[in-house]
Amino acid sequence: MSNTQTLTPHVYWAQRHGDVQLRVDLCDAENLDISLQENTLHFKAQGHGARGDNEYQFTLEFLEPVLPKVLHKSTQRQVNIKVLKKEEVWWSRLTRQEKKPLFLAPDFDRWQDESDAEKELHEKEEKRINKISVETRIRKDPYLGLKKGYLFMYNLVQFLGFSWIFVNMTVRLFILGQDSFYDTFHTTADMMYFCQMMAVIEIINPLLGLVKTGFFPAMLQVTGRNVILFVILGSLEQMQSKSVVFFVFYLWSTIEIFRYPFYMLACIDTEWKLLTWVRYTIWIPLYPLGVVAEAVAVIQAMPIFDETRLYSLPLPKALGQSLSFSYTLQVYLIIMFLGLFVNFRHLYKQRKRRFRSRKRKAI
Ligand SMILES: CCCCCCCCCCCCC[C@@H](O)CC(=O)SCCNC(=O)CCNC(=O)[C@H](O)C(C)(C)COP(=O)(O)OP(=O)(O)OC[C@H]1O[C@@H](n2cnc3c(N)ncnc32)[C@H](O)[C@@H]1OP(=O)(O)O
Repeated sequence: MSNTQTLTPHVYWAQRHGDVQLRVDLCDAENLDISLQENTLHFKAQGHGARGDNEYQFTLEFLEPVLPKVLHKSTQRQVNIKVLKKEEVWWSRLTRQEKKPLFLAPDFDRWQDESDAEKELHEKEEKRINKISVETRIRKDPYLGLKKGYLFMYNLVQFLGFSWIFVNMTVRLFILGQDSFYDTFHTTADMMYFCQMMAVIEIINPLLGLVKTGFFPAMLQVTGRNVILFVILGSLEQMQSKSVVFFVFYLWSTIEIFRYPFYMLACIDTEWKLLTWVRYTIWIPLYPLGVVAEAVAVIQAMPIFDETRLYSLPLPKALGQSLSFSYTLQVYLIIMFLGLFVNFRHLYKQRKRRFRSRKRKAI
C-alpha cells in the first residue's frame, strides 16, 4: 500500500517461479532502509528520483507468502531487489490489494509469462541434470575417454574393412555381372578373414563391461559367421568358387557398413537419426536372408565333406570307418535356425527399446 503523503519512486516488477524481482528507479540511492515485515516490503532511501533529490519510500504487501530475507543491490541508476517466494508458484499479480499501486509497473526487460518461465525452469533443470550425469560419469569411470577411444578405433577399422569388401563386390558386380559371383572369395576373403577375426573382440567387449551388448547374442553372431567363413568356406576349396559366397559376404557387409558408423557416432555421443533408423531396421530383411544364404552354403558343403572325409570322426571298427562331418553340420543347421530366432528376438527388442526411448525424449 503506498503512502500518498510521501514521495514514491517508480517501481518495476517481474517474477519467476521462485522469486519476485523489483527494480526501483532511483539514482545514487543512499541510506537504504529495506525490510520485510509480515509479508510486507518496506523501502526507504535518499536518492534522485522523478521528483529530484529527495527521500522516497513505498510499501508493498505481497499476494503470497515470501521468505523473510530481502536481497538488494544498488547501482548508480537503480536499486534491484529480490524477494524469494515461500512456494514455487506463479502469482496472478504482485500485491495483496487487487488495485495496482500507481507507482508500480511491469518490468518489460525482465518480464516473462508463466509458460516462458516454465520453459526457462525446464531448461535450467535439464542443464543441471546433464551436468550432474556428466560429472558422475566422469567420477565413476576415469577411463571412459580411453574406452571410448578404443571402441571408436575398433569400429572405424571394421567399418573400413567391410566398406572395402562391399565396394569391391559392388564394382565387380557392375563390371562383370554374374561372373563376379564366382570369385568373390578369392578377391575378398583376406579382408573378410581379418574383419571376422577382429570381430571376436565383440564377444570380449561385453565380458569386460565395455559395451551394453549381451554376451550371448554377440557370441552367436560372431561364432555363427566364423563357422561359415573358416570351416565351410575356408577349408573347402570346392566351396570357394560357388556363387553362394557372394550372397553371404554381400549380406554380411551390407549391415556392417551401417552398424559400425552408428557405433562410432555413439562413441562420440552423437546420433544421426537416419543412420539409427537404418541400423535398427535393415536387419529385418537381411538377417533371415543371411541365415538362408549361410544354410545354403552348409547344405552345399555336406556332400563335399562326405566325399573328402575332412573333419570326420573316427569310429570303432564295429561301427564303420568314420562319422562324416556332414552329420555335425546337420545338427549345426538346427542350431543355426535356433540362433536366428534368438538374435532376431534380441534385435527386435533392441529396436523397440531404441525407438521407445527416442519417442520419450521427443516428448
Ligand atoms: C558352440 C556354439 C556354436 C554356436 C553357433 C551358433 C550359430 C548361430 C547362428 C546365428 C545366425 C547368424 C547369422 C548371421 O551371421 C547372418 C547375418 O549377419 S546376415 C546380415 C544381417 N545381420 C545383422 O543385422 C546382425 C548384425 N549384428 C548385430 O546387430 C550384433 O552383432 C548383435 C550382437 C546381433 C546385436 O547387437 P547389440 O546387442 O550390440 O545391440 P546394439 O547394436 O543395439 O548395441 C547395444 C548397445 O551397445 C553399444 N555397442 C555395442 N557394440 C558397440 C561397439 N562396438 N562400439 C560402441 N558401442 C557399442 C550400442 O551403442 C548400444 O548402446 P546404447 O543402447 O547406449 O545405444
